[in-house]
Amino acid sequence: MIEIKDLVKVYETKKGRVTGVDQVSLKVEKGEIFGIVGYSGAGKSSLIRCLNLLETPTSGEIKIDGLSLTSLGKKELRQARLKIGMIFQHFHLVSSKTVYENIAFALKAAHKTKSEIDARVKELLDMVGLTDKRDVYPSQLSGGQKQRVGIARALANNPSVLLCDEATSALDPSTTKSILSLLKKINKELGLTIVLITHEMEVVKDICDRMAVMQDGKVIEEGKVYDLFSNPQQPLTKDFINSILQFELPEKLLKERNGKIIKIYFQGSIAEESVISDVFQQFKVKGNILHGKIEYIQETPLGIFVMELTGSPLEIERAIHYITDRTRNLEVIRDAA
Ligand SMILES: Nc1ncnc2c1ncn2[C@@H]1O[C@H](COP(=O)(O)OP(=O)(O)OP(=O)(O)O)[C@@H](O)[C@H]1O
Repeated sequence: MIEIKDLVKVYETKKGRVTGVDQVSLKVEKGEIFGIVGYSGAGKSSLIRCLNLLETPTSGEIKIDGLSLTSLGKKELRQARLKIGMIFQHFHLVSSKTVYENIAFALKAAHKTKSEIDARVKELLDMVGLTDKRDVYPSQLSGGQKQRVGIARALANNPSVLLCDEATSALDPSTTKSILSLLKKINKELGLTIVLITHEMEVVKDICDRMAVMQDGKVIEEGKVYDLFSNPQQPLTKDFINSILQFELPEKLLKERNGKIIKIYFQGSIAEESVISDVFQQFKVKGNILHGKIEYIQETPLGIFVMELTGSPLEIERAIHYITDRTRNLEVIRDAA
């Protein structure tokens, strides 16, 4: 488990003090995949780099599996870091070393013998699907293959935590998918805790269990990915969710409508129920679907529909009450004109 308490990172620059991380407290459970999202400058990199003390926090505490990293001496910290793997957006492979040597490097740092290193590199290459690339140089690999080497190197010393710093941001969508499924696989098979930072909501939607949203160095919202997708509270979280669910309706379309426009979220099994057709049977309202889709967030459906309701104000109110009762999540986007 990772426990971050009141973490602050302030940079002293020529122009003054810049706060990268501002009083962040978070808990990441063992075996969880936790995503941190935010726009550029929100403090994601500062936070993740503080987790393995690549950046020294200005104040606050970081505990991993009960061990307080912020109170360790240099030697103990070096030892503790072996249990925290990290992968990077631009892979950070050594170009003059082969795939084997890049991975072996991490094992040498842990004082493993030659035969232990040979056996472990073989195992790792098998795990990331690169057995046939053992003796090639990074320049001969695709971006996805380079990241696989990065993952193998990060896992070399059997860490309990893997930190991913924009690990798929330099990759195309289909390579991103394959790297994300590899991360999911190792999370399941090894019970590895994964913390990833990204500006891509797609990544969070695909593999994270829980997430936090950062703005100006602070965590402004956190929770289960499904809950944040289906019921975001903060405007910035709504922005991120909208960017992926693409639910901005053209202003012109809204202007042309006279009825009441509502947005309904159908969560989990409700997405498969016939709420809308029940409404039309029970109330004297007409409905016009303006937009609709069902997203699957880690196999759980989330239906989102935007509808225009027309009819008498009383019947519309009754229909809205009914839908709210059944779905628990209805937003009036625009009242009747
Ligand atoms: N080494 C540094 N020296 C001075 N200021 C820094 C340093 N690193 C980050 N900052 C500042 O801290 C704030 C948070 O930056 P950080 O890189 O952590 O954000 P981010 O969300 O990761 O953004 P990006 O995705 O662009 O890296 C920004 O204002 C940034 O300018």
